[in-house]
This record gives sequence, structure tokens and C-alpha cells, in this order.
Amino acid sequence: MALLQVQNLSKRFGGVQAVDTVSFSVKEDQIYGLIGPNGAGKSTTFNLLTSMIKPDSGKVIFKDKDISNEKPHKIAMLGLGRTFQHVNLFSESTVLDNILMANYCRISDSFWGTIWKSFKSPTTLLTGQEKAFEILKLADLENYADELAKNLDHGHQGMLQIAIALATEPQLLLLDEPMRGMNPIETEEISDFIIKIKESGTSVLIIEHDMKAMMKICDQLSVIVYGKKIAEGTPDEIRNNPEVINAYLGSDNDA
Ligand SMILES: Nc1ncnc2c1ncn2[C@@H]1O[C@H](COP(=O)(O)OP(=O)(O)OP(=O)(O)O)[C@@H](O)[C@H]1O
Repeated sequence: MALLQVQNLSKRFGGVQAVDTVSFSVKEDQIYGLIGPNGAGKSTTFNLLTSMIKPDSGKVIFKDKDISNEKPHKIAMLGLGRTFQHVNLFSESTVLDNILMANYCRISDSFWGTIWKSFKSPTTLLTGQEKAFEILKLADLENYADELAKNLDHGHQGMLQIAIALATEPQLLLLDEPMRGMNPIETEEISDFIIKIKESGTSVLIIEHDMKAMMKICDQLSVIVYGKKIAEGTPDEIRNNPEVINAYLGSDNDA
């Protein structure tokens, strides 16, 4: 079943057609990749999906609901979580507290909602702790639970960033260049973490420039060039698509 349907989405900034009638669907239990050169329109697409900006035309359907004009926090509450390109942590808080805060934001969507939920369920905070350790384990960060986030190395901060987004308990997690600035070992660890996220029941939509990693982890990919989708398929189909090789991958493709 399609969890997310993107239908003819378009966005223009002045003279630049950043996103041009882009359509694709992400199914449950899928890692779906968006690839394309710098300035292709990938981040703009993410910003449209999460309502950080509004489309000129087109629709975003999430779990059969049109969310094109929904507020960003409502979209997060519906189960669409995301990370940003730049690491965004509470650096003076511990790793565990970063996760707990994100998880608590998930359950406390409103003041009265919080009161009602805590009245209904006094175990809410305990459940939050259990959930947090579950996520830390998945990210291989459980040994760093009491460490301040600022003391983690770049690779572990990247893992924590994803773990925080996961703590909002999304059904679909949008990852914006999670391997940016990572060395090959860190890239491998993040790839494994993303696969584990899928196996634990959360679908993933990912933008990433590391082609090797994308070809390894994605079930399906779309290629965007100058705002337009030029191809869609499995990693093998994309790797061998002459139009993609011409327009984007080039002859030095080692994916
Ligand atoms: N807020 C904005 N105002 C004006 N132009 C913008 C804005 N955001 C993006 N653009 C332009 O839209 C186009 C698409 O940019 P976008 O950041 O979506 O590409 P991208 O594929 O994510 O690139 P990268 O891989 O480098 O992150 C670019 O030409 C960019 O300069």
C-alpha cells in the first residue's frame, strides 16, 4: 500500500523552477531514495512534503489524507518525521535526554492533551524511557546514553540526529543527506542503521549524494534533474538507465 503519494508537485522560486510536476509513491516497508545533482530540487521536495513551504500546484497524500496545506507540526503528528541537512541537537543535554525530549514531544501534542494522556496513562514517562532505550539500541548508541550530545564524534552525532527523529515515532522518516561529511566507516554504520529502521517497521524516504550507499540501501529510487523526475526504478534499473547515466551519473559511475 502507498504510504505517501506525491502528485504533480511543483514549486518555482522567481525564475527557477525548483520542482517541476514531480510524482512518486513510497510504499510501506520501503526505503525510497531521491537522487540528483546539486540544485536538482531534492531538498525543496522535502520541504514541500513537510509543509515547510507550500506548493504552487500538486498534492501530497499521506495515509490517504491530503496534507498539502497542513501545518508542519500536524504533519509530524500524523507520522511523517524528518531530519535536516545540518546536525540539530540539544548539545548540552545527554544522548538519552535528547531522545526522551523528542519522544515526549510526540505524546504531548497539546497542553490539555498532555494532562489527559498522563491522567489516563501514568506509565507514559516510563514507556518513554523504554522506547528511548529501544531506539538507542537500534542506533548502537546505548553505551553513550549518559554522554552529553556535544561530546559525541561526528558519526555518532549523525546517528543521534536520526534516532531523535525516530523517537517521534514516525511511520515514514525523511532523511536529508544523513551521510553528509561522514567517512566510509560512519557511512556504513548509518546505512546499517537505516536498514534496521526499515526492518523495525518504519518506512524511509532519503536524499543522499553517496551513490554507493544509496544503491545498497534503497528498494526504489527516483532521479531528479533540474526539478524534473527523469527516471524511477530499482538500483539496478537506475544504474543501467542510459538517460540517467547521460544526465547525471556520468561515465565515472562506480555505484
Ligand atoms: N528559498 C529559495 N529561494 C530561491 N531559490 C531557491 C530556494 N530554495 C531553493 N532554491 C533554488 O531551487 C533549486 C533547487 O534547490 P534544492 O536545494 O531543492 O536542490 P537540491 O537538489 O536539494 O540540491 P543539493 O543537493 O545541493 O542540496 C536551486 O536552483 C536553488 O538555488
